[in-house]
Amino acid sequence: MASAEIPTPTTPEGKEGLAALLAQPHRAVVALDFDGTLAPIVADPEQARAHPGAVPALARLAPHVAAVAVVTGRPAGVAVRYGGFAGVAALDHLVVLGHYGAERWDAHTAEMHNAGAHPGVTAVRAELPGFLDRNGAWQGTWIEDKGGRAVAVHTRRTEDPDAAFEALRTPLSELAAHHGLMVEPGRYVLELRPPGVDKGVALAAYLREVDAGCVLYGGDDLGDLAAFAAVHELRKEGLPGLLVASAGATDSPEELISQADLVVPGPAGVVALLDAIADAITAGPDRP
Ligand SMILES: O=P(O)(O)OC[C@H]1O[C@H](O[C@H]2O[C@H](CO)[C@@H](O)[C@H](O)[C@H]2O)[C@H](O)[C@@H](O)[C@@H]1O
Repeated sequence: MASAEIPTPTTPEGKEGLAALLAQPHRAVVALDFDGTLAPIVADPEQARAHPGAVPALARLAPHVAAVAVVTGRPAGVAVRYGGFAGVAALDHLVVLGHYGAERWDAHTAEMHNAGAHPGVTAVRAELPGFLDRNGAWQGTWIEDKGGRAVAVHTRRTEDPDAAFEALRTPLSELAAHHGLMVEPGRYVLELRPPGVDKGVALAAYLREVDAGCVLYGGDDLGDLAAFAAVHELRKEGLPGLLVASAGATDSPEELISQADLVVPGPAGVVALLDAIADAITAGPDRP
């Protein structure tokens, strides 16, 4: 079967990042967000699963690169389960940085490290159902209990997800501040979580840990902007990087798309990109 072409990044920095990845794959970190990037967006967050091609594509790449990481707002264990990442031989060194970096799962030890429950989250979990009723949340608004480190309020399943989202933004910000939390906005979701860590902090620390020579980061949502910003900063320090936006047909944030070096059509596009990179790496330097 003929290899697919790698799409050309639209920026000089992105072209440099891709060239570095192909020239020295063994020094590259491939880091990807989960929902909207590896897993198609679905109405019910509990039904989200990795695209069928995601694990095979990551497994093809993993033996040739320094590291593969999933950087997600999900609890790490949920991403591992919904992604089908455990027990895959080629992904035996996969790292999942969950809860925006507050939690970490390492495939080679199957160990989970996290910062434990936050008292503000515990309080908000108890208060939230009544709070939403009192603040006129639209019918269909849904609370995702993410354990002791975050709680998320989804509006995708309301009649008007944008209006329902906007109506809750200020009240939830006030509730979060009252409990020492912050609001992380996303695609029809307002997540209340402790401050102090984000995907940029988590990604930069991980790149340092593995002494990365270059990075590919792919994301789809506002929570990925911090990782994009970290890569922008690292590029100034000389670390080549390629920023990929996974853009769906609707509700993809323009802010993220405008900062990407390459925009691909959702998780299917991410999988095609990973496969094309794996093809190029395995074909070696003599590839046509
Ligand atoms: O960092 P991520 O891996 O992208 O996680 C961010 C949030 O994603 C999830 O919500 C999003 O995906 C849902 C399932 O497709 C969708 O229904 C929802 O509208 C999206 O916002 C997840 O439920 C959150 O907990 C994550 O924080």
